Amino acid sequence: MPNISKQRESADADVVLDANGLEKTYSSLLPWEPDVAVLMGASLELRAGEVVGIVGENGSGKSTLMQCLVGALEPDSGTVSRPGGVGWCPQDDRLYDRLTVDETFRLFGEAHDMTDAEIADAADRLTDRLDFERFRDRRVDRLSGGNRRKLTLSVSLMHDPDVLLLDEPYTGFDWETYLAFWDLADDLSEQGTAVAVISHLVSEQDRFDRIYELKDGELAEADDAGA
Ligand SMILES: Nc1ncnc2c1ncn2[C@@H]1O[C@H](COP(=O)(O)OP(=O)(O)OP(=O)(O)O)[C@@H](O)[C@H]1O
Repeated sequence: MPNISKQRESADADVVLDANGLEKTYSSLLPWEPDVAVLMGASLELRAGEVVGIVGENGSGKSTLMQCLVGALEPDSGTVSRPGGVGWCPQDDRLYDRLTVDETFRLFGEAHDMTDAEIADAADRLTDRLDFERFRDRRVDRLSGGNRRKLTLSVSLMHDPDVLLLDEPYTGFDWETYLAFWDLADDLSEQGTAVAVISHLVSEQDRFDRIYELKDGELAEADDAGA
């Protein structure tokens, strides 16, 4: 007979991010505009090695949810536990215009307490993998939108986090880069990294183990993901 409590224990041990009952309302600054209730009890669990999609219409609250998950925004209520290290690729590139690509890797790498050798290795590996090594000396404000996105994605995962939260990661990617992105995500998942991808549009459902839909402030698992 299977040992249910053992199974439960090992499933719990795999959880790298657990969010429960998240609520968030943005208060209106103007008296004639109503408050915006965005999250109304959103819960989700991410386990090691999973590739999970989070979909929802424009304005449904995906970025608000993502910011609560990484800790950039305090929910009004609910809890988020992050037993593992987190990497975050925000929807808007948060880069410094005056730094070059290599300087950006150094800045983020040092913030992650990486050694010089680890930073150099991550920069070599990721610029090669996403095919932007020829821009390593270029300043961020002279990069194309797609290359800025590659850099944002790269610095979000250069420290090998246990869970990677990606907000519309492939906006602006050409088809080759989109495929390179998925190769990378699949490799990370095989190494045990949980990868969550937020998108208003999921065109290839079979790339995901599970898909959550954010609707009316709550998350529900879609039935046919990964089928
Ligand atoms: N700082 C803020 N103050 C007030 N309202 C906000 C704020 N940020 C977001 N909102 C509102 O909250 C709602 C959810 O926004 P959010 O950006 O989380 O949605 P989204 O699903 O990520 O949208 P999109 O797919 O268009 O990126 C929207 O109605 C938005 O206008």
